[in-house]
Amino acid sequence: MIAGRDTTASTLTFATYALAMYPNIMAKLRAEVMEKVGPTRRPTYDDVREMKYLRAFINETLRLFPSVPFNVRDSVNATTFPPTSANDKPVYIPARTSIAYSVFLMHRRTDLWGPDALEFDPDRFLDERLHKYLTPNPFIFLPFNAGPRICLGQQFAYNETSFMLIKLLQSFDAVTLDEASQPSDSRIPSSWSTVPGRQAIERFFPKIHLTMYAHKGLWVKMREVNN
Ligand code: HEM
Repeated sequence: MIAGRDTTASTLTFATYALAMYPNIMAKLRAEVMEKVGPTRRPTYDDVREMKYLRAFINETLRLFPSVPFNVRDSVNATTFPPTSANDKPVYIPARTSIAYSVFLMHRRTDLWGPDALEFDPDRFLDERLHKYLTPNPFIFLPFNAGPRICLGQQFAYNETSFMLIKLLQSFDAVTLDEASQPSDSRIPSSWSTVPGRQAIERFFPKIHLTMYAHKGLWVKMREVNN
């Protein structure tokens, strides 16, 4: 059930987390939902296709919180990887070798995404940063992998995630983390507050088996809209 269920469930969990963490972004998303779909109508494929900010929000969620954070590929033939900086040498890869790589770390690299790589900002998929970083170097963004074994359900996943988020945003106008309710062994240790990077600001406990998930769930409160 990894392919079609855990990945999408985790992505929706991380998207809900982002709504709680970034109320201004949630307000912007709701405005797009109200403009394109309205307060109650069921969204269509055409609606989803036109909702650029929603797609950018989902991409930003998949960038910072990719539900498949690590992957492995095996070399068929011997090859070399180019050096990563001018002073390095190429890396020799023998034939029939497993090479593990981290999409999670790639998605957070400032040399690939710019100095604000650790910030949650959907606009990076819409403004000049898109043309500066992603368009010329599309393999920096691999939540669904790439090449012949790319995720078969990618479009389904975007539609499913979009549909769920639109219905959620039609029904609720505020999401807050409910840390008091969550199981005590899933609370963020206070020692995290001094660690560099996003670990210091994160309010949920990410864990990994094959996919990444919120340990013991994400605990939130939502305010229902009075339509
Ligand atoms: C946000 C949601 C999803 C994410 C992040 C995701 C991610 C991925 C990734 C990274 C792979 C490549 C694994 C590899 O390297 O071999 C993959 C493969 C696959 N995914 Fe998804 N996936 C998602 C949703 C779905 C859904 C909804 C379906 C089906 C309805 C699906 C079906 C598949 C299948 C069948 C493969 C295997 C493709 C192959 O090996 O040829 N995925 N997915």
